[in-house]
Amino acid sequence: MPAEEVTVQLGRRSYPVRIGPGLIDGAGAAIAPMTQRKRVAILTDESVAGLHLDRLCRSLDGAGITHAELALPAGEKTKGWPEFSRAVEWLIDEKIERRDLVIALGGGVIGDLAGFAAAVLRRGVRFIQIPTTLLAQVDSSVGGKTGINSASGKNLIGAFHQPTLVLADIDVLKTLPKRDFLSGYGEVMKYGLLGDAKFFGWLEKNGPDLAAGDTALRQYAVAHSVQMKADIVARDETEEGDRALLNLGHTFGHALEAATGYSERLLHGEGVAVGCALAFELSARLGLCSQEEPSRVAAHLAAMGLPSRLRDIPAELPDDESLIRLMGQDKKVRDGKLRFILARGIGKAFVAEDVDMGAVRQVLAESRAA
Ligand SMILES: NC(=O)c1ccc[n+]([C@@H]2O[C@H](COP(=O)([O-])OP(=O)(O)OC[C@H]3O[C@@H](n4cnc5c(N)ncnc54)[C@H](O)[C@@H]3O)[C@@H](O)[C@H]2O)c1
Ligand SMILES: O=C(O)C(=O)C[C@@H](O)[C@H](O)[C@H](O)COP(=O)(O)O
Ligand SMILES: [Zn+2]
Repeated sequence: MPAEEVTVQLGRRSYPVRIGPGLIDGAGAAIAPMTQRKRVAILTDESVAGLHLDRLCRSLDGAGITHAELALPAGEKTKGWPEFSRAVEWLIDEKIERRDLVIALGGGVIGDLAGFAAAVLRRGVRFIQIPTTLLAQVDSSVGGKTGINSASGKNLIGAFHQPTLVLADIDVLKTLPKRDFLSGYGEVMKYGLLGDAKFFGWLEKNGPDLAAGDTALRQYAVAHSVQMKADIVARDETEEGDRALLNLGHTFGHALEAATGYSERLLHGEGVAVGCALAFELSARLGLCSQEEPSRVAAHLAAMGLPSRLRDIPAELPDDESLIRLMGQDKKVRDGKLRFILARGIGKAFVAEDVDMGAVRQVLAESRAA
């Protein structure tokens, strides 16, 4: 199966996203023309290092590129100040210069942290994303949102810093645990819900085979998702308008992640899945769409084995007022007021102001009830 390429069109900062099998083996050849000094620093996590780092190092060796590697602990807790400052100090110790390259090899945690480290190191060095989870391939490696979490909320510390190249090697998804694959699927489904009803229908038909490992279906889903994200980012790089659509499900999802301590109790894509279901429930309650739409979303999530209600989260959650307080740190808040991504139907999302918080409370209460 040949690789595909999507370009994120941002003028002088445009970059290609390559999607296909075997791309890590070809990484050295792809990167060599981009470095004068032939020196890179690789940030990864301990699990990914054990599975895929050797292959990347061999490919870089073959292209005459010297490399240093740092593997951070796997998991969302790494995306905070302690591991971030460790990574930046390490890059400084390794004497990574302005014209060198930082490579993020891993999922969204490593991509977000390494991208932010590259953004601030010597006031900005270039970086390459080699995403190894479904979530990172379809979403976090593209678009330049980088950063870390604060105890008060997700991604509250960060910068927009676009990568120079993204290599999404579909083969690496074969080693991804099922739960992490499904978490990434939450973001894949989000694209259908926010702007492409036909793609959502395709997912309803093909989602189970995609999860079972069909490589051709996976490549199609990744390329389609990346193209949708690239189009939105090209229109609105820094989220003044349309880009907020990519936040469908995140006002709820991020609050739930903070409420569960950024832990294994709720992965990011699981929070997005519940958040999308809640956003559709809220849309129906506000009379924006019929009840059939949220029912269809919830049915698909259940068919895929993803959570859709608060009661599906295997953890005690704080009360509704605490969740609403956590939502108050959302980056879409304007003049102290929450904005939500709601929908007039599947594929018809929009940014909503002045949402009735009584309706939000009712939706949260219903989603908790057995
Ligand atoms: N910047 C953005 O636009 C953006 C978009 C979406 C999500 N995010 C962020 O991404 C993060 C979630 O990313 P994630 O789901 O990739 O989590 P992750 O990076 O924690 O990876 C999930 C798990 O999979 C393991 N793993 C990674 N690749 C593997 C592979 N090929 N085989 C086996 N195991 C592998 C990791 O070690 C980890 O344990 C969140 O912090 C979220 O906020 C950012
Ligand atoms: O790229 C975007 O824009 C997104 O909103 C994609 C989201 O899936 C992602 O989780 C993002 O990090 C959330 O952004 P935030 O600004 O709400 O932290
Ligand atoms: Zn997300």
